[in-house]
Amino acid sequence: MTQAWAAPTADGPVRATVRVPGSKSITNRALLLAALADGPALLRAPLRSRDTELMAAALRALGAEVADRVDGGEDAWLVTPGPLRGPATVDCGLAGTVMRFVPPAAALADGEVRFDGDPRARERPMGTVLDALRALGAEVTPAGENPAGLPFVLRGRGGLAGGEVTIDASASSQFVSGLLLSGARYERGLTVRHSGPPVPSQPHIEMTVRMLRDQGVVVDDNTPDVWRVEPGPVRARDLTVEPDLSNATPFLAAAAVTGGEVRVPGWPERTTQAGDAIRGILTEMGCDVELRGRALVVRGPGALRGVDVDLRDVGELTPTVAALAALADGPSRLRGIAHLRGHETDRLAALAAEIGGLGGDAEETEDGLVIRPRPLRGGGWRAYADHRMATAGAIIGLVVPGVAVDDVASTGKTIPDFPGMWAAMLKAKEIAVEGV
Ligand SMILES: O=C(O)C1=C[C@@H](OP(=O)(O)O)[C@@H](O)[C@H](O)C1
Ligand SMILES: C=C(OP(=O)(O)O)C(=O)O
Repeated sequence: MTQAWAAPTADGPVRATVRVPGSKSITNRALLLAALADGPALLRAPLRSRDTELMAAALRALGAEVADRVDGGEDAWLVTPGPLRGPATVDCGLAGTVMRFVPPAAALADGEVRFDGDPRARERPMGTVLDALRALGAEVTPAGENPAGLPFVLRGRGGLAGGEVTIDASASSQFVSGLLLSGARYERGLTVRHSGPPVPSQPHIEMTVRMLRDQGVVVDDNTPDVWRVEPGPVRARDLTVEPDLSNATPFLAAAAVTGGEVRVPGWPERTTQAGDAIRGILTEMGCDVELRGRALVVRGPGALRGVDVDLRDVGELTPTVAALAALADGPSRLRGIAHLRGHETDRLAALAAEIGGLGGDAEETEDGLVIRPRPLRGGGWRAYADHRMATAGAIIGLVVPGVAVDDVASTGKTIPDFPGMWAAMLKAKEIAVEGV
């Protein structure tokens, strides 16, 4: 058992400029599309973290080349597609983007591809993807105890008929994104219909559609809950990855809870990243939020207000918003996020337990959390191998002395050196913190 991380307490208002690493969602889509494309492409400023290294490794295992490059002084990946082939083994880790995006591409490979991941990944919802691939002509066999999830074996025949499939994507938008990303390479293209309760994380599907179109794929998303991808080539395209706006939120929260000021440079004026919604949420909680040039500047108030907010589109932000809510001066209600029970951990149960463990009051509802602020005390904060649970503990630790996060290394899923960046932010007082 590694030692718990003593979350540092801020000795005053946090003032820092924090440069955050690239977007996980953009990096992993771009890597996959590059591997399916008609020529090599350069991916500049990619996120290099566990989730994206796992995606790169998966694509290499399937026959693509993903090589390190420096382009104009900037870190890059050069992706050279090759014929997709097995036998191959894909480790999904705990990455939803790997477990939901790679199998539809592996169905194009010639040969057997085995998929597995972390223990918790075996519990994450996956059956919808496997059933959809079977309906589209792929052979998928369970290889463990779970007939509807990891581990499993996909026997590729070098192509897939494709066509039309109806799925229930209410548990994850990634079911839709994963199928669409590979759909243009299926013989008949792909039509995905959703039938069931609302699909969460819609902006993530919009990101998928935008990135496909940017690579020359024809996508029709005019009918709600129906997406049509025409068969055809995926054009190779160089790309510079935007900073990860969801990963920026713990740093912005540091300004919010300490009455400080944090700037994140490189904030895109327009983006498909769901994390952009943090601007509205922080404003509602009483922060001063301003896009100044290409930097987002957040100034924290004397006291944070509670919020009533539907996070269905931006479930990723829940741990940050819950941490803020636990430190506000009035109650908050976070709604529309029942699907978070299938994330890295059951995030609703985890947040309720950990906030409660510090003396707070966070109650699970059918589709979210009600958080009533109470004075908090120091104590253990379990991360449950969830990067965003760990960063939520760090936020609370800024103003509650003695918070100890049991697995801060879990932040490596999407941030290469979170403890280092956090320490540098606290030391900074105006000095830039560079994410690696
Ligand atoms: O497609 C993506 O890049 C993601 C989609 C969302 O998943 P869900 O729809 O499962 O919430 C989001 O929470 C996840 O962090 C990343
Ligand atoms: C839900 C998340 O990740 P994943 O891509 O593994 O689903 C997340 O990063 O908040």
